[in-house]
Amino acid sequence: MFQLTRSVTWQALERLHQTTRDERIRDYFRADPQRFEKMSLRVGGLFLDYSKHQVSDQVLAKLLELADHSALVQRRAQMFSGDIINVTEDRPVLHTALRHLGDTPVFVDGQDVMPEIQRTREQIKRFSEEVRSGEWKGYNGKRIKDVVNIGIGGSDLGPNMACRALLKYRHPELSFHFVSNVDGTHIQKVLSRLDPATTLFIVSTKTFSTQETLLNAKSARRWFLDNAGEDADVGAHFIAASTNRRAAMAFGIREENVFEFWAWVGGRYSMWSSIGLPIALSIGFEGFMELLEGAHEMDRHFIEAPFAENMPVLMALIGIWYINFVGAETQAVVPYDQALHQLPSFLQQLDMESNGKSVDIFGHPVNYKTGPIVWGQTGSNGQHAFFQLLHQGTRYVPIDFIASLKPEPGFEDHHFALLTNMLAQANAFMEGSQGDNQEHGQHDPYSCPGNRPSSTLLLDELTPKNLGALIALYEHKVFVQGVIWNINSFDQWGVQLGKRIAGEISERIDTNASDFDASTQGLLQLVRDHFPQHATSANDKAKAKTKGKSGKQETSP
Ligand SMILES: O=P(O)(O)OC[C@H]1O[C@H](O)[C@H](O)[C@@H](O)[C@@H]1O
Repeated sequence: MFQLTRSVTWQALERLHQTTRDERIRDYFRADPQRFEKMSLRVGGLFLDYSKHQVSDQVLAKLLELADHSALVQRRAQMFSGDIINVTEDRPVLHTALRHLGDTPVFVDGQDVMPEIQRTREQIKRFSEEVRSGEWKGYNGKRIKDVVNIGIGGSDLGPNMACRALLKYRHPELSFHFVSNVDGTHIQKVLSRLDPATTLFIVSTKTFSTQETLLNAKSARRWFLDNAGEDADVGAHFIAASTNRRAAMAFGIREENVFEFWAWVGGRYSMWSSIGLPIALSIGFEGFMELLEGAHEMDRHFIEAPFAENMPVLMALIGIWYINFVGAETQAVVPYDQALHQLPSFLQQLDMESNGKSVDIFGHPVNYKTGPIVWGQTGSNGQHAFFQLLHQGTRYVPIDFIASLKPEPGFEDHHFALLTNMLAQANAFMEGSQGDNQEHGQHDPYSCPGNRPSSTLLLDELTPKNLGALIALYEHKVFVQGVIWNINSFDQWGVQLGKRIAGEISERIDTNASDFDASTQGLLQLVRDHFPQHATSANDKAKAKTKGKSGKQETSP
């Protein structure tokens, strides 16, 4: 059986790490004046500089060989053509079809899915135009002013991140709110500022079975009826984005207001589907289509460009170098753009839920590291928080710097400071510094070791199109790494386990749940005293279940 770590290329990379570990990135630049030109590339409105990495020409060539010898060409073709590559959930993975713009068909099980996608796009177009124009009226004839997206995970992070990133394109009379946490203070805080007559709720949930979202949606409906009157038209204020039409309708949403998508769209890859409805409402349908267009262009680039000039492939390979050979545990993402402040959270789910796996697609445990811990926050804030550790700490953390070039009119000086700070940091991480205090020698507390790697990703401007390309770039980076590691990047059984046990604990709060560990039992005892009413209803449910009446559905997002 093929073992990645026994392959000739893998072992050559291990040896290369031994022989190049003391090399300095700055010396690569001295030795090769063309390094920046050679190790940077443009795709549409995105420019990637990957020259400040501890990656010599030889290392890069070997990494490309790793990609050549992997199943990447085949798996990429399988993904785009709707083959079942999410093997544990027995599903194709076709978020790329959602942004497919040509006339060519995309088949799933022999059926072209493009007409359905097109129909849903039309539905999003009609609806977003009605709301934006004020034609859509609430129960007492007023236009919508506030949109509340209720969803969590992939049904929150994508539209939330994109709406904030594209805030400057927002409809001036609409405000957007995102409620995700099951902590009641989240929804309470949002609702306390709203008028039910002018508020639209989007219940975003692929499965329509996620506890947090259903609780929040029920509380929102209760709030709506309490404030608007029991007879007020719920259907004019609640719509859903879901694959589970029946459950959405049972909640009280009109059939024509359920915006469908499909099982083959993974939650964290769903912002291109109806889950992106808040984006279309905020920036308009044309803007939403530009977002899809940017992603589609990145898809084309990913399919067509040779690996050595392929942005997602290069980013993936450099990541693999650090994770598997240099020993980095984490990857920092630092957007120097306040509008992208939700990007690190979005990428955290995208990367960590996709590649947080330790078993390969054949069910064998892997003997190499997989997905990194992804974290970060905006610059320049991060400079004054965690950069100290990155400069002088004992960890080795590769960084993705991201920024857009075009300044906001009226704030050119701010933008200039922002960009120069970013360039200064990337340079300082690489060059380091010698302290002034000679008596401390090489290890004085004033000196920075440098040789810390980073990529710089520049967007010409933070437009819907460039944002689409940026997100698709990271999606494909994650995919390439998953293929090389031979793991399934599209399931999330760890999350499912947590969901299941949460259900079990709440159902058994009143019983002596003696099969839980002593710690959980002890803590449950403390919780129980505060929730006598839940204990009773959980007990009733448990009894009903033993009578075989509980129809709890096993679904996966
Ligand atoms: O959209 P839903 O079905 O409500 O699922 C919401 C989220 O649930 C879990 O956390 C999954 O791991 C996520 O991938 C998913 O996005």
